[in-house]
Amino acid sequence: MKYCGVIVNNESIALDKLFTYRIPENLRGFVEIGQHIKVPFGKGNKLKDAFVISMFDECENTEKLKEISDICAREPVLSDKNIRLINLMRKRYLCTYLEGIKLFLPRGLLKGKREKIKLVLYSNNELHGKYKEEKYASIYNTVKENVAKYSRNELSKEFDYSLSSINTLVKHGFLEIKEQRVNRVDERTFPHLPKKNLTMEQLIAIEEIMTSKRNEFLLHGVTGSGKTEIYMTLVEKMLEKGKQSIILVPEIALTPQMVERFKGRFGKDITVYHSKLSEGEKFDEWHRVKQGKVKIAIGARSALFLPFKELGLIVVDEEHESTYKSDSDPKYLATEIALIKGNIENCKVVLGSATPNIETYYKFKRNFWKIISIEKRVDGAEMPEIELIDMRQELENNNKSFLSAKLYEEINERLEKKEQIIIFLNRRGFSTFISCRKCGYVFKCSNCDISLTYHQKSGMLHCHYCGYKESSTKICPECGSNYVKYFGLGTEKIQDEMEKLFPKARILRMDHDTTRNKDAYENIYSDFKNKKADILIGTQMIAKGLDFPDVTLVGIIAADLTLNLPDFRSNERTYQLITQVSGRAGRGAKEGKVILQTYSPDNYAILYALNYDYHGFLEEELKIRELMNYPPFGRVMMINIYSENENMLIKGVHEFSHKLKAYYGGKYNILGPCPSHISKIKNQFRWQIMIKGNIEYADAFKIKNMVYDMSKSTYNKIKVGLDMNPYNTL
Ligand SMILES: Nc1ncnc2c1ncn2[C@@H]1O[C@H](COP(=O)(O)OP(=O)(O)OP(=O)(O)O)[C@@H](O)[C@H]1O
Ligand SMILES: [Zn+2]
Ligand SMILES: [Zn+2]
Repeated sequence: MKYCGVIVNNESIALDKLFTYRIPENLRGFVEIGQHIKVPFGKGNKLKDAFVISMFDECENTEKLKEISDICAREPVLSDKNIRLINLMRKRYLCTYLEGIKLFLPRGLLKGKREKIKLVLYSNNELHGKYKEEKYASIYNTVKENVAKYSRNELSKEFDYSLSSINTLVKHGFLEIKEQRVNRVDERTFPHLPKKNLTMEQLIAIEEIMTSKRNEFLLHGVTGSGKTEIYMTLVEKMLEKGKQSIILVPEIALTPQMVERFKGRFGKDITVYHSKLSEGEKFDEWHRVKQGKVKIAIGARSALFLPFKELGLIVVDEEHESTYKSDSDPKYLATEIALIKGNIENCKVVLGSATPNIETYYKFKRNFWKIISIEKRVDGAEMPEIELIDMRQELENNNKSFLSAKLYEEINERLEKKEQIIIFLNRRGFSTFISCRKCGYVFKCSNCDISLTYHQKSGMLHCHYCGYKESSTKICPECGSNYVKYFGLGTEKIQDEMEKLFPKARILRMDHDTTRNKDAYENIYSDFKNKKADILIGTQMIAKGLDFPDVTLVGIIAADLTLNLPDFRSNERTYQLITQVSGRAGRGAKEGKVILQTYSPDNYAILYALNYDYHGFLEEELKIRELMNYPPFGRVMMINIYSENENMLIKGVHEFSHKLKAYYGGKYNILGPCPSHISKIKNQFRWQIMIKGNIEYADAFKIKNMVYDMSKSTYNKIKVGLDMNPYNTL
């Protein structure tokens, strides 16, 4: 082929298109789709990294075309299938090509040693990138036989050699210093875990997945139903076929447990891929996968993009978790990508959860895809009883503590019996909604049925969906009391208080503050697992997936905090959270119990959760979603608009919204503009516009261009961001 279309490594939106280059004679036959190459770009013809996306023999206006300069490595870094997926993402999530490409490549690939670029036919297959090399020493005996090999560190540690004596040894040929490439890979091993005898339900699920012609499965199994054992057997079956598997976990806090189970069962050839890895480690792991040395990947959503060649299985564990939605561009949803990838790569996709995402469940029903239900825990363990405590009543009884009398009593009882306890605090609710502590009344917007947010700056209550405002008050409009308060209670404070209340208890805490350190998750996990603590206090991190057989009591401090976030998913989140946290109790031989403290004991999400009634909740929630035209019945597109200049922003955003409404107001429901829930971040003021309806991709694309044109017309003084199907509307 004589020409190729390339994407240049440049972030600018204006460059989000294919540029055509001529392939010089001496490189013909060597260029391939998906290769990492160098091209001269712009006025100065500076060499830039680029990626080959298409190739062709016919082309118009060829006189002006520049030639590509070099191929960085013969082996393509992107496959055809990757490029197909990137194209789909560009349409679905309104991202640029480059943003899509970067998902598939470790950052280190574009870094590392820059060899002098010259026009050569690379015969080597080595990929460009940030490798790590370390000096090591080979030791020879008097007849020049190699007897041992040491790294520099080992050498000085073992023999206490000084630098000059090392040099002397080198001179006489007893020691040779060479550079060797090393892998920054965590090769830790774990004690072997034998296979379990599978239950009938597990066997049926596996059979169904392996024999079905279809690729997509929703595994709806109650907490503690042994879903992981199903995943492991599926992985094993894939290994037998010579295929690889990706296991996604929603939260880094869950990786130690997953890794322990998988490495314990399958040994090596596993990569653990998540955000806490350094750039170099990521590059090495990616490289290991690329070379076909890895059979199983366990990791965060980014693990979806690892370059496996024969992918057999993708598991998305706890598929309902909002962490599967990316919060930076492309703002993709990993469960969605998993399903699309399953289609492109023809591999099995298993979405597992005790509380499937409403949209996922609806999608499976609508498409007649397979939903596999497991309604019983393994070994006949019972679901723990959930006891609801009305915290308004506690206040009546003059208990001002965050612990109800009942929870206090239950904790003491478990401590005496030497059983373990989990205390869960809903961090996401740690915000600024307003409610009455006497009657539980929550201030809501009359147009949207979404709780109002207190804006400190204006002193007003805002609806950040439609822009409605009212002045704040200290008097409750429902009961007339003056107990109106906004919430705020952190895990640290809870730990302090609990240490005072239960001075003999050993207490651990897992939250953002205690897990800054890379190994912290693992340490806290194994300390609690090995019963080095009695109580584990935590946030969302400990809410799902964790399997501690000796936990018999779970206390939920304020179940309803998520209810009050201005988000149409808040009831769903509450239902899921309660079910998931409750699911941590009674997983072993001993019966479990849950104390659920709330100010909204009548809320339907809470009531359905009390009875583990997923289907009841689903039905009720779908009715509301349909009525309000929220997903899965319509799409939501969020336009976020920011600027340091507030006046300019307000003016710009209103002008833009007028234009938008003139074009699309008849077709879609356009809400706003209004200030974002968090109205200023890092000196940027933030506004938003929400579009609801059956938004067509073609329209979304046009709207995207309108939005970027608007930004361009202000010389980027107004910045914009787009989010299809937003999970975070703050
Ligand atoms: N067939 C089996 N026989 C005995 N024990 C089993 C079997 N399958 C699973 N288990 C054990 O049951 C416990 C719960 O399993 P697992 O953690 O996989 O549940 P889960 O369905 O993923 O729950 P959650 O939704 O809460 O994450 C684990 O300790 C697991 O080792
Ligand atoms: Zn009140
Ligand atoms: Zn509103």
